[in-house]
Amino acid sequence: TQSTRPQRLLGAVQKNATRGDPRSVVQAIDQFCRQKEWAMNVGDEKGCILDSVVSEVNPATVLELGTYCGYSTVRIASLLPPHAKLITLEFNPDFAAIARQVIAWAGVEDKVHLVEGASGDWIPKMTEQFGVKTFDLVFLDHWKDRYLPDTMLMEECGLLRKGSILLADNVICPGTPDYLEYVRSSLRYESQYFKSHLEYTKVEDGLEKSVFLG
Ligand SMILES: O=C(NC/C=C/[C@H]1O[C@@H](n2ccc(=O)cc2)[C@H](O)[C@@H]1O)c1cc([N+](=O)[O-])cc(O)c1O
Ligand SMILES: [Mg+2]
Repeated sequence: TQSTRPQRLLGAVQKNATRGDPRSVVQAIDQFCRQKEWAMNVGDEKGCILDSVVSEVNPATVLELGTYCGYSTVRIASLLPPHAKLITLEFNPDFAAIARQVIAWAGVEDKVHLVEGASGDWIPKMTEQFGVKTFDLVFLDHWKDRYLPDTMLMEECGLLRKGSILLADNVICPGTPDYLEYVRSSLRYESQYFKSHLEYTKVEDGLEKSVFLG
């Protein structure tokens, strides 16, 4: 039977990365995606911007929307202070199964809670299920038409506090026009665009960093 791309990506990690070394896992995935098969990871160029935002925020609580194979999960988790928690939501059980193994290979499972299901269902349950009051950082990288409704839902559920940071992937390609319009025009956000390129290509893309003003 045919393997899937996520299965082949996991194989590349297990073949080329060192157990317990998150940077080698990130490097192995980037090499696989550049040399063998493109995959929708945030990638190494936008990944460096992600790293700098995570390091600057130094978050105790992080929400990632869209785990996929766990590439950005590993990048973020490897930069978190001790006792910090990263909750990552994944809708597709096959992707979740691969991501769990990538996260384990990197040795960051203690900082990561991978939850399977839809963001719209889980965001309202964050406090009761995980004891999270607010998120210091949210990384949006799931279905592009969910960025705006889920941001409004996080506001409604009181999951954002004055100073919470939203970092959104793909605001140019594939694009999230309604989300971009919202965070750039709302008086409740201070937004900044970090120009970059679509992972592993020369196509323009970028990350939008938005501070919730409360
Ligand atoms: O489409 C893109 N991303 C959609 C990601 C979706 C991921 O989020 C999960 N999810 C998790 C929770 C949910 O509630 C819903 C989905 C899905 O199961 C999937 O794992 C994309 C596309 C390109 N591209 O060049 O085409 C480049 C990118 O960087 C991208 O991120
Ligand atoms: Mg993306």
